[in-house]
Amino acid sequence: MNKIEHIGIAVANIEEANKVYKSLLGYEHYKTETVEGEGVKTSFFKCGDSKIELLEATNENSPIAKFIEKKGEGIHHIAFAVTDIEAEVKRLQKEGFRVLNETPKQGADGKIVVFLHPKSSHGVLVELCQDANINDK
Ligand SMILES: CC[C@@H](C(=O)O)C(=O)SCCNC(=O)CCNC(=O)[C@H](O)C(C)(C)COP(=O)(O)OP(=O)(O)OC[C@H]1O[C@@H](n2cnc3c(N)ncnc32)[C@H](O)[C@@H]1OP(=O)(O)O
Ligand SMILES: [Co+2]
Repeated sequence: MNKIEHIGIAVANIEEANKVYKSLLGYEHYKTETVEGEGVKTSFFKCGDSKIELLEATNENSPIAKFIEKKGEGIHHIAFAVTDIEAEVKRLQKEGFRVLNETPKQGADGKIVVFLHPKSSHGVLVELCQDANINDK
């Protein structure tokens, strides 16, 4: 794992959360992006070499809608940057982690992503991220 790529925060209203995180960080978000496959609208703030990803549900079956219903708003996942996502998946499976999608799927902000079940990492949903263009080779 190279670094924390982003921290995902589940929010009920992304416009309201944008205002709060702009006040907190002292600057504007740099993009919004909807990823329909995940049922989320995202907003990204840079934070040093890492990012904050705000996530609002786009439908009632979204993992974000379910999370907020059960636990309320708050930290939803930690995403780690990796160079070779398929090798990391194999390594983590050997280590006993429960991989939720063996085949990387389209994420936001130019990434492909894999998730690990929170029950295999002490209650924390883990996301692995690789730059999508690396796969174009
Ligand atoms: C924008 C794209 C991408 C990016 O590029 O950054 C994203 O970040 S997308 C983010 C949204 N997508 C995902 O979260 C995909 C991965 N998540 C899942 O597959 C599911 O949400 C899940 C983790 C498998 C849970 O789904 P499910 O089992 O259907 O939900 P339950 O509500 O029944 O939960 C079971 C169990 O797990 C606990 N839980 C659920 N989510 C989390 C979480 N984020 N962090 C910690 N714990 C979580 C939940 O509380 C239940 O626990 P118990 O009640 O103790 O059984
Ligand atoms: Co994420």
